[in-house]
Amino acid sequence: MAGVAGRLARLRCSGALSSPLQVTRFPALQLHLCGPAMRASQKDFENATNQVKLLKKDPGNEVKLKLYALYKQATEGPCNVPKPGVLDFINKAKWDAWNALGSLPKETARHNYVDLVASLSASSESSIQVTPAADRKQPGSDALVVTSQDGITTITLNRPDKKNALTTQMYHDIMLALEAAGKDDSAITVLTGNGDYYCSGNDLTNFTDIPPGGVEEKARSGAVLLRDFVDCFIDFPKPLVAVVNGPAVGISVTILGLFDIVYATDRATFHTPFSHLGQSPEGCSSYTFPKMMGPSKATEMLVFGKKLTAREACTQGLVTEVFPDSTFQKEVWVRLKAYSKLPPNAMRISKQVIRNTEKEKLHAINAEESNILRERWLSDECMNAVVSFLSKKAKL
Ligand SMILES: CCCC/C=C/CC(=O)SCCNC(=O)CCNC(=O)[C@H](O)C(C)(C)COP(=O)(O)OP(=O)(O)OC[C@H]1O[C@@H](n2cnc3c(N)ncnc32)[C@H](O)[C@@H]1OP(=O)(O)O
Repeated sequence: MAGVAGRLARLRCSGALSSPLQVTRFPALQLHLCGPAMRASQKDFENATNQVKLLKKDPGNEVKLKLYALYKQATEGPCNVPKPGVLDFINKAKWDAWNALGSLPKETARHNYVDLVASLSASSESSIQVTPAADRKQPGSDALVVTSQDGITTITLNRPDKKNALTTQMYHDIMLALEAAGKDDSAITVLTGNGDYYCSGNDLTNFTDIPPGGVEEKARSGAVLLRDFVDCFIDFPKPLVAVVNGPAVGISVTILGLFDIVYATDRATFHTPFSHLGQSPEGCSSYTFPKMMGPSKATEMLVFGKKLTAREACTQGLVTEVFPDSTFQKEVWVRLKAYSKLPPNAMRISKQVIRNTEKEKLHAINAEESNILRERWLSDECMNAVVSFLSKKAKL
């Protein structure tokens, strides 16, 4: 664990790459008053440092770095600490942001910080005041878009620049969206992705947001989140369709075994590189994959990380039907619109007849997989893989 702890210390970020609250956890949080003439703007600055803790929406890494740099400049002046090593990438990103402010006067940095926080607070307020269509509670960030039309509720992963990698916030938002979709008046629910990827799986930067309880607490809460997330798919009461618009990785592949239909473009691939990442299968795939494709094909995917083409995945029973990429969207949506006109209660009851016999077993498997992963996340193998990816040394 010593090696892991050392790497985590480097990975650990007090704001630049983690939750909005952590913006406030930079070391020099206490302000030093600059004298009577500066009191008004100093007060604004103090208010702004408090306001930043209340932001409802994660402002993103770029903005967090700006906030960090302006805070340091405002409180300590120009960057005066040695440049961190290249592998200490998080502290280096923070150092770069601070150093980029050059000799910007403290007072200007303070004003810029106050302005930036004000603009973030305003956009955070306006995003929660929007009245959602069809009484739906909107997700907490733009990374998930939920729409309802023609009897279909569509949940779209919307982080195309990050290949729709799933942040912690997105897991929570997907759970809320599924809960609402399960109760709304649509007949069918669809999960899909925006951009060239369906989903690149768990966002590996989730691992850098270490809570005060340390890595053990992080692994524990991650396992609870994973179990709750997968439980929502096990329990989803009406037909659930994956419209796989591009490559799929990790948890976005494993949970496909819990969907009722999986339509894929011929550009899609299906990749579960758990051993490469020092991890183990989740999403009930340790049960659903061997059941659908036999233990040896499941082992090739889940243990050896074999990437399947859409056609191979269809042959193995993971995908229902593959469509040419050029006509994928059109063909799939025509099909789904026709299905959504079928009597919704009959569809729901038929799904439950098909799925309910396995529910209890699936919940037990999900709990077991989540527990095992909790241990894996604390392993050197896993931590090395995450560090390699985040330091841009490794890709799948
Ligand atoms: C609490 C529940 C936990 C459940 C656990 C689940 C387990 C899993 O899901 S394991 C799978 C984890 N996923 C990965 O390991 C994928 C990592 N990503 C890659 O290997 C590659 O990015 C790619 C093969 C998916 C795509 O490569 P490509 O060259 O086409 O694009 P990139 O330039 O690499 O990506 C663009 C952009 O997106 C960022 N990104 C992509 N995937 C992830 C990810 N999973 N986590 C974090 N960030 C990701 C990538 O870093 C790039 O960002 P920048 O533009 O800022 O460099």
